[in-house]
Amino acid sequence: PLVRPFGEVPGPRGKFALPYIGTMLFSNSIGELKNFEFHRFAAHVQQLYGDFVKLRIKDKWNIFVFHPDIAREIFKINIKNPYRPGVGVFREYSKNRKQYPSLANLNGEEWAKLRRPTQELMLRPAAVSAYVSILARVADDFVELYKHGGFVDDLRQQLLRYVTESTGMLCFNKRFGCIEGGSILDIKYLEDIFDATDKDVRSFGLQLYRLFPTPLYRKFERAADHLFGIADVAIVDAIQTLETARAEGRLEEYLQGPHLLYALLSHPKMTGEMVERVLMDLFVAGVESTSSVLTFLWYELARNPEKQKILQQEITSVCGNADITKESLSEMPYLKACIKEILRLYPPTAPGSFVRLEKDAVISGYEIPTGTEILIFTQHMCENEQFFSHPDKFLPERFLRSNNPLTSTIRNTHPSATLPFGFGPRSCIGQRFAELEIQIITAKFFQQLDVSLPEGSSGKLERIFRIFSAPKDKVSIVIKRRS
Ligand code: HEM
Repeated sequence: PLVRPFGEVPGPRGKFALPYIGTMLFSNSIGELKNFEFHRFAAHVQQLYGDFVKLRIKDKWNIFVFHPDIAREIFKINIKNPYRPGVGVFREYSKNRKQYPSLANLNGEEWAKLRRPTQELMLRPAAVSAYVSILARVADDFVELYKHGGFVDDLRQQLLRYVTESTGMLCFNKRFGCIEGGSILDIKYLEDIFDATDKDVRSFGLQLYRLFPTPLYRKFERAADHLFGIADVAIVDAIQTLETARAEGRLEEYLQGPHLLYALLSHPKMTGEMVERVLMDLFVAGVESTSSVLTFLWYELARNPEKQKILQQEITSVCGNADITKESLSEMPYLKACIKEILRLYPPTAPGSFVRLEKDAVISGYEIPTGTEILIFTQHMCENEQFFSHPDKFLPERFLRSNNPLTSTIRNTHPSATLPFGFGPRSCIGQRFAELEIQIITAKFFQQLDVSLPEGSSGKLERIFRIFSAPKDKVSIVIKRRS
């Protein structure tokens, strides 16, 4: 087939394609720069130029992709060391504190050196499913708080406690007491880290903190110092435990349990400072994302009582009032479909995935040169009627493997249109853990309790588009014992 040159890829031309100012002029010309919102801007670009568009951002060429078939072509390109621009404020902090750089800020061999050993432990199903009973105990404590029902004013804040406590068990093998409150691990500092990181990413490279400690940097530094202080203590404790176990000939016992911390510390290719860094990366990356996804999920279950009922019937038929286990979770397809559907209805990363080409490639019939940066707008695909009928509705049935007539009319036919965890070698390292965390608390909670919305609330939630999308306003729910 005919391969067309890069110059022919549709997109703004002339002055609108100049380095640095081109996209700004273009954006002004379509009246989108006021309250600039990237997803609205992108929707405009798609309307004007179609599903495969070329744009200048700063001095680089970017390609915007809006169709899952083109996304599928891109997934097939072998990218060995996927490049990510990283987060400046993290980089500055690691430099000032003379720490090992974070996973998100590393590229090439340096990134692979930290990623490989961690991935072996984080993406192996058996390693993660060993956490089921640990997470089930954390979930029990959370459910206990609501066993008589009640009103939750700010659901995300409450779920953040469960997620922080669970992630604390993953990273530090320690219960911090976040659910009961009064923990030494202050959740406020995690929020400060997300907030500072988000503002930094939005500042389009204006990194004033490299010149002097700006308020944003100071906020980040205070929060990171607090969290690293906690990590330091946990790691010193773990080293001590391992040494004692080794001296007593019980080392194997520790390494067989679901103990990421011990396994990393004993890994021949990891140093203590690498372990500390990667655990902090997991901690910071895992909490914001998972708590927002859970909030969206429970809100939609409250808004769609008939779906909530189907889920509850599934949970009860699989395990009655008994504990949730690895085996029982494997028999809950509706629960998994609800999670997939929530990740479609509220795509966690806007706009979607990012690729920088390591070699020239042919995509969508055009020659695309090395170094081109490609943005795959899965958010737009997930919200597009062309790929999902009734895109604004919460319809978990789309993701069921079933032949019932409803499923076949709304079925998800485009697996590449929803990529909540990214794809390829740099996809989310915490995917399996996140899924397990969400499954366990949801199964445990709805096993015993019903949720509904307070009077007056309805409609799909509005989002703010941070690094991970989050509900724009507080989400409240009413909890009752299951009848
Ligand atoms: C539902 C919750 C979550 C979602 C939707 C999510 C999504 C993502 C996405 C889209 C990426 C970027 C992939 C890319 O750059 O192409 C990512 C990266 C990452 N995620 Fe997650 N994530 C979630 C939970 C977690 C959890 C629980 C952890 C840790 C326990 C975690 C740790 C990380 C780390 C460390 C990276 C960076 C990986 C690297 O650069 O090599 N995430 N995540």
